[in-house]
Amino acid sequence: ACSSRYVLSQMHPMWQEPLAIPGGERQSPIDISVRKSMFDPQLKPLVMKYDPRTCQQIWNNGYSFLVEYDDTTDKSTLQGGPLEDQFRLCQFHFHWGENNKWGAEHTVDHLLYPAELHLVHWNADRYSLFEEAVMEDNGLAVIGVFLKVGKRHEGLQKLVDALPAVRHKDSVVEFTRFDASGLLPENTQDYWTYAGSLTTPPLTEAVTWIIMKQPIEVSHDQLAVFRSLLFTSAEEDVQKSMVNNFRVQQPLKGRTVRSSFV
Ligand SMILES: NS(=O)(=O)c1ccc(S(=O)(=O)NCc2cccs2)s1
Ligand SMILES: [Zn+2]
Repeated sequence: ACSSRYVLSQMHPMWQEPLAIPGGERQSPIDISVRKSMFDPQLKPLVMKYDPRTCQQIWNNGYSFLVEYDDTTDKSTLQGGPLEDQFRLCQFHFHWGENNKWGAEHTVDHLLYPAELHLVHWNADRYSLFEEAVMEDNGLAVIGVFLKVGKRHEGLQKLVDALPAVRHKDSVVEFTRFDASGLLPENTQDYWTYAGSLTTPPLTEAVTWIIMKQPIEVSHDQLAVFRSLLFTSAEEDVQKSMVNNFRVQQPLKGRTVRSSFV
């Protein structure tokens, strides 16, 4: 599984933005200005091939909950779109708020969504480990999907039912045969893409972001279960609800956001 070693060593207390940000020229998240984005007809269709058999576990890392995949083979991959290489899915996680008014990291013309899904992939054509790729400009590709409150999401429910088992920081539970593509919107061909960074430590500027235009719908009750998770481990005497685990928006610094649609 990816990232676990990273997060344990790199995690800072919630929201304390580290002083020295690597480079600082291409930080994430950002506001996506629809009218300032550039349609790029050369962007190819995105190709996601996720094998549910590579799904392994859910882990509360004290920041979000991660559904981690076996990324030692090319069974769950992402290619196409703005990407030159083939990337392997290593984990997905979410960011959400204390209520349904805010919680996502990216915004679209400053529109706030209540949550955002991130599917994290690393460039397995050029690197042999996630930990290597996380330090390189073209090392990672993260698909962002906005969540809006509406009808119940049947594909999400298996995940929601498993969350009480990882209520506390550092808890892990086996979680298998989960089809991550079930969390993608029907339309995956309309997206924005830009060069950015991880939105938590190590904040490295290694991410090609691919943000889906179409949100997925989840129910109020499903989102409420996210908020029942805790930032704190079972041993700590003060328990803190895991909410508002999103980063503040970062300056665009002259970057162009491209769109795959007119
Ligand atoms: N939000 S994001 O997709 O830009 C990532 C930040 C850090 C990532 S990690 O895979 O290096 N660590 C695991 C995680 C830490 C926090 C949430 S997931 S992924
Ligand atoms: Zn994230």
